[in-house]
Amino acid sequence: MIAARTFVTPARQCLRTARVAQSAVSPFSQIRGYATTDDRVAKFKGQKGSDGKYTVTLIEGDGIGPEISQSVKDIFEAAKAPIKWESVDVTPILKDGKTAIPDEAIESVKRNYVALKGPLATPVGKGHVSLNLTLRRTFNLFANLRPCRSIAGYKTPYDGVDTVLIRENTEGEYSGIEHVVVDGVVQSIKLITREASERVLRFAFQYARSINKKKVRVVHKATIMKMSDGLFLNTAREIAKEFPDIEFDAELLDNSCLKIVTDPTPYNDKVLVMPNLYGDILSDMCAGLIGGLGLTPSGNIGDECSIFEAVHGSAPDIAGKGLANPTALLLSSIMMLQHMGLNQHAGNIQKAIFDTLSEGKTLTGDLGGKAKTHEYAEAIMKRL
Ligand SMILES: NC(=O)C1=CN([C@@H]2O[C@H](COP(=O)(O)OP(=O)(O)OC[C@H]3O[C@@H](n4cnc5c(N)ncnc54)[C@H](O)[C@@H]3O)[C@@H](O)[C@H]2O)C=CC1
Ligand SMILES: O=C(O)CCC(=O)C(=O)O
Ligand SMILES: [Mg+2]
Repeated sequence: MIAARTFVTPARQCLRTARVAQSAVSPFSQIRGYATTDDRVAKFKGQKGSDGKYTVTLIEGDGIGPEISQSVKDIFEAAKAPIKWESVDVTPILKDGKTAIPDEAIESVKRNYVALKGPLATPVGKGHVSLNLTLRRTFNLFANLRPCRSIAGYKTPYDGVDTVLIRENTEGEYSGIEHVVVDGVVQSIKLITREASERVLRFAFQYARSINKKKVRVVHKATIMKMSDGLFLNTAREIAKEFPDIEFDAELLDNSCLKIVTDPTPYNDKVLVMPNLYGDILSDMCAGLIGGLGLTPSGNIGDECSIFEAVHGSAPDIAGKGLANPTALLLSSIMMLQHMGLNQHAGNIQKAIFDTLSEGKTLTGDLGGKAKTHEYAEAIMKRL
């Protein structure tokens, strides 16, 4: 069933060959959407301005961020989506000796309850802490929802992928607690709390229920990290009792990786939930199954505010060249509209994106096409 094992040519070449050779296409022409709650929709209804529009904070980001954000803005305008963008600068400031997001940006997200964010680059080794992680911690965005679905018309070596990863988003390996013990010895603390574990696990079960997936699986290494992953896993066992209609089980991370790249389809009936680092890595890996990072959206979900962004980073290797695929950020903006209860607009824009992709005439380079970012965006706009 899976042709991946027979391909020996470079990935892009092989995807192109596969697309031409096989007209039978992947079945999904919709993202695995975001099922919002009535409370959230009511909250956003209260936010509607006298011009009928909702204000959304926009963080354009670094590298390819401004290019792909421009595509979102253009497409939303063409679709007459009732969104007014409030652009904010998140260039970090020092507050009490710590990296912080400027107050104006914080106030904007708090006021609007929602933001769309382009990628933010993090210096390697020295330099400021990750602003992406800082934003997640600042707004307590405890669940990072990363759905990944094969795209109709875009053939990859894997067919019918429909994974949903939920990543604990505020602590774990990314707590940012590191220190030098003595010269040549450093310690990095993986902090796991019952409180943060409970809220992301409860979210995973609720999300599974809302999208009719019957199983939740915890991905862990409690064999090795007996206390930290052990607490996450034991908390999951407790939370599972609140959801008798959802099956619960657990799997070791290394085994999950092997099984997913061998055949991802047995994961289609499950929501996978896991500590921070594992979710970061597995979500890039899953993106690779469906055609790459140019295609996968995500939502950082909190009780008060939420921030939607692509799974990918700032792609410095292609920045400023008009080569970026804006689909991942666009699909994140679709999740954002769904989160706000604006399903009609989400549906219209989503259809135009998926029709453009499945037609296959105007694709960006990462998908084997020749179109520039703006040409691909224009092809979508023509369908609106
Ligand atoms: N949430 C965020 O804002 C994230 C930020 N980053 C930051 O991004 C920077 C670059 O990280 P990398 O490791 O290079 O990862 P990356 O995700 O930026 O790029 C990895 C590869 O995927 C390609 N790619 C990514 N997005 C693409 C798109 N939309 N269209 C076409 N090709 C795309 C890139 O060209 C590159 O070859 C780092 O500073 C990192 O800290 C990384 C991941 C997430
Ligand atoms: O903040 C960063 O530099 C990377 C974050 C990341 O890889 C992610 O959110 O997937
Ligand atoms: Mg990542």
